[in-house]
Amino acid sequence: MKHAPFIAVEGPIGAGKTTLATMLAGELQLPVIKEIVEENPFLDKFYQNMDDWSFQLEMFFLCNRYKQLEDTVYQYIDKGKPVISDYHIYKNLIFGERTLKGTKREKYRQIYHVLTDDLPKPDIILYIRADLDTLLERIAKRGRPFEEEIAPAYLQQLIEDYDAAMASLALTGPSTVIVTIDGKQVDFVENQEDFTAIASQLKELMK
Ligand SMILES: Nc1ncnc2c1ncn2[C@@H]1O[C@H](COP(=O)(O)OP(=O)(O)O)[C@@H](O)[C@H]1O
Ligand SMILES: Nc1nc2c(ncn2[C@H]2C[C@H](O)[C@@H](COP(=O)(O)O)O2)c(=O)[nH]1
Repeated sequence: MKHAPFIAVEGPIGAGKTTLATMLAGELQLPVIKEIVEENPFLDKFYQNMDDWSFQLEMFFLCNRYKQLEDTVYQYIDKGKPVISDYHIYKNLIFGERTLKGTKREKYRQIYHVLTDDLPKPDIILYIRADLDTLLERIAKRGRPFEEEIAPAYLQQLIEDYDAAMASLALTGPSTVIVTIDGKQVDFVENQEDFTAIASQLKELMK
């Protein structure tokens, strides 16, 4: 890779993005950018009534990620320093397309493109796939009270939306390397060899 890479870990809710990004940052001595979740004022309201709160929530995520990405560009990308993030800003579009309807969806789509089209996109995406039972188990293990409201059907739709989004990113951004990690076969938390294999593959890609 000619320049220092911008790496993103992606996957549906509870797949293990923050866990893997943190482990890899430790192993490869990289700065890590993490999603801010706990201070989000709309998430609990959203899970209680998605139709009422989706626009506020999606805009909040978009503005926060936009600011975080601007800071990441200034601190790392423009200075040629590699960095790993536990999300790709494209996830705003994945969620927005799922939770918004009608004119709000169209307006949100336009705002997303205005804000993000000229910003750098990750060079490497580590995409963690996991099935519904695994996600439900991990969300329960994490124990955030507001996530008890997450409907399995919503999660299943997101699993499918993520697969479609990664296929679309592979087509529209062929220079982005997408490494798919099959959460059924690979367990980077419980199995050290699995983690080492992912870390080694990433080191190779970063050369
Ligand atoms: N491979 C794994 N095996 C077992 N538990 C995991 C694994 N990956 C993540 N977890 C656990 O699942 C929960 C959700 O993981 P997290 O990294 O927060 O997911 P995400 O950032 O994708 O929402 C956490 O409690 C974490 O410790
Ligand atoms: N509607 C949206 N919800 C989002 C978005 N990004 C994250 N989330 C939710 C999902 C989880 O409850 C929580 C943390 O996400 P993780 O994937 O890190 O577990 O926030 C979004 O853009 N829209």
